Amino acid sequence: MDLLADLTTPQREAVMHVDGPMLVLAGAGSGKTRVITRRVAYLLKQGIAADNILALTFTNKAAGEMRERIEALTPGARVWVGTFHGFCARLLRTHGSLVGLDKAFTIYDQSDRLKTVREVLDALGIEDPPITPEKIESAISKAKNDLASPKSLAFRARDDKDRLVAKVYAAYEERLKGASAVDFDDLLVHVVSILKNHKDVRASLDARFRYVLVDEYQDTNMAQYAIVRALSVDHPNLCVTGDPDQSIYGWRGANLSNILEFEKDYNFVKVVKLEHNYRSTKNILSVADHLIQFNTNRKPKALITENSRGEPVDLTVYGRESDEAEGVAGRIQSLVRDGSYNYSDVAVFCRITALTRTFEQAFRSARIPYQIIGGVSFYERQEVKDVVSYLNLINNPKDDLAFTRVVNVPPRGLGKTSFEHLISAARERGETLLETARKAKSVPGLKDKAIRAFLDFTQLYDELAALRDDSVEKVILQLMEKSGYRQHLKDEPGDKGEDRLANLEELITAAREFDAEHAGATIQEFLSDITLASPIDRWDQQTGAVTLMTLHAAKGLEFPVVFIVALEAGILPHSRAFDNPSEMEEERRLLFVGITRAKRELFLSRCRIRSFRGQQQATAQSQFLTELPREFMVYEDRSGVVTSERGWSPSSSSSSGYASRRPEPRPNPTPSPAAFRLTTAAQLGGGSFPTTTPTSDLDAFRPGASVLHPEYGLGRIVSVDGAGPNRKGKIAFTLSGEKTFVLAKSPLKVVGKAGGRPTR
Ligand SMILES: Nc1ncnc2c1ncn2[C@@H]1O[C@H](COP(=O)(O)OP(=O)(O)OP(=O)(O)O)[C@@H](O)[C@H]1O
Ligand SMILES: [Mg+2]
Repeated sequence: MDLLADLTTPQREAVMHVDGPMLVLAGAGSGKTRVITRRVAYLLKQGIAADNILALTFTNKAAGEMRERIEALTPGARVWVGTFHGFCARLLRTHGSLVGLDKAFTIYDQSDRLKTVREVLDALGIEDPPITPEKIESAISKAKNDLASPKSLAFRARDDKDRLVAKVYAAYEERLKGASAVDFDDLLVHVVSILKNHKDVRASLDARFRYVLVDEYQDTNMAQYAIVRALSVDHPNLCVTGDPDQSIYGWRGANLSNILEFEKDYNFVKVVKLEHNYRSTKNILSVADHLIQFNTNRKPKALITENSRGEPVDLTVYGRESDEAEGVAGRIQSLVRDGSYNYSDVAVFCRITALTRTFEQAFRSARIPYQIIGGVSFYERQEVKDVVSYLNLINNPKDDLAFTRVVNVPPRGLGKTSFEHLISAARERGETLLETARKAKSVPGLKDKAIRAFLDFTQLYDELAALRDDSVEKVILQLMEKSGYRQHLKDEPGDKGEDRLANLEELITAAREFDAEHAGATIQEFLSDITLASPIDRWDQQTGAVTLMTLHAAKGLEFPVVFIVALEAGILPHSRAFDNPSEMEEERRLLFVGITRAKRELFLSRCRIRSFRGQQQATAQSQFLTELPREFMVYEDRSGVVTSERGWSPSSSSSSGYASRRPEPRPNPTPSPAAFRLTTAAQLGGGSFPTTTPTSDLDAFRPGASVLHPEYGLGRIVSVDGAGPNRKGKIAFTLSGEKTFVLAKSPLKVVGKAGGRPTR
């Protein structure tokens, strides 16, 4: 195949650039990933050894796809393609001893980290920490990504909370060291410190990975930056691609300046700009372009496409969240029924995973096949975690966390007290829990039954550890038998045990596939593979199912049809970002990423009423909706509520600049009788909100009554004060807090009586 035939001139220029640093700065869908893949193949064609090339991507999924494409372009080439974390895990297997790691180190995932933080708090005797363990955990993670040590954190601490984080951080590090474990961030941090402190190692890796390529460079953090930098000193043949408008991992420490300052970091940088988008229709791109221009902190960049104009972007407002989910399901069905698309052409994106549940329900009842990316990942399921913990302990006997997880699984009659005795003896003696368990007889306070249980467990452990060098599949099968875990699940009442066994079957299949692909591979490699797996890795676009995923997970992907749902203030933008302009810009970029995934059709939606913590609440629309250009869109309100909400009014849709709606077979646009209905302004006598309320209507404003405001949404009257035209009301809005109005001059409408619910 001609590697260059279907590339544009600037793309070709980037692919054919061999030596020296290069920055491919380009918009969404302009072929950045295509350039990276082709460039790897091109380098190989130039006679550069596969060994000398390192390609780093953001997910294993992306890495896998790239590997496949490289394999198709240049069969047989085994290039290092992977994520930063995967790359670092592999490096540490060879060089880990330089940072004091055992060969058989364990990688802690998110839940292991949190558990460790909790244990540390416990051990430090902190019962009621002023910040949650989750927040401490993420502060530690942030510190690591910024390459800050516990000491420097303590030094910088400004209040008690900071000091607590620093203290927990230090103890957390001790614990990981004792267990010969690393967390995800350590994978990067350890490699950074090896590259920094061992000049010979750095130089040899720099020479080995002579050609480094990084996709999605805009989302690299400090540690990742340092790694790439250190590998490109003697051989600065570094090619990075990125789009600052798609930087969406700031909350995880990604540093936009890595890409913005690339030209300052390296000499003689070749900069290639790709300005054409090959993915989306003109309408979709115009909407994306308008939106992103609201970000002030950006360099202007045009998005151009030769693609057709396509269908207008659709914006629909629904009543309740279930109406939205059903509406989306209905749309998907008509798109598929038309014969225009398959289910697998369609993706539904939302800001947070919690929102997927409603859509799952709607898809199930509409019999739409779907797959969910995110939520509880497969490897976090209890039974999978149990078996994996056994494997971790077999691989690394110092892994106290794994010991804790499995010593009483299945139940061996060990109580909390016995376990506490074991822990304090182990701490006192400076031993691992497994070592101390072997000497259970000498542990003060243990009853005979507990001693027996610990000794039985260590015997089981030795039997299992003896199998260490067998295939991973065999080890798993044996451990399930010998530990009695399989029987334990079989004995579980109901279907639960069977479901769990089915999950374990899936784990066994994964192990079998791993054994087949990696002859002679160790348990450790399998463990590192599955621990670093992200939910998206298990996703398969070819399964004939609709994909349901978060906006973050959608990065880099593309779909013919995209739905972005729940475009409401507090969801997207996330309420966390409200007070922070730079976070608001990141939220806008997140929507931009979502929009630019769509190739042919884009549907945006929101609902007016959403249940939140069990309560029905009125929503306010996402401010981003007001930033979208109407001439490329069609709008429909299916909620049955008429408001003058910032001009998104259905009655004026044709005259307010919207494109005209295409004729489309659609379900009855009026809400079903079961659908939630607010008392509409129309029912109250007007086609839309009046700007003032007639004095004669003021009686309706009583404390406790529900009111609707065109901008603030639904609220409840807290108190009223005064009389006649000066009468004031204090309203508590569900989403905007308390506000006071001179009632006669306000555009408020009473939608529910005092003491009643705002429903009818
Ligand atoms: N020269 C080209 N001719 C035709 N199609 C192209 C060309 N370049 C890229 N494409 C197609 O355009 C789409 C987008 O390309 P690609 O995914 O590489 O863009 P990207 O810049 O990496 O996008 P993102 O910013 O979303 O990661 C893909 O379907 C790709 O196959
Ligand atoms: Mg890409």
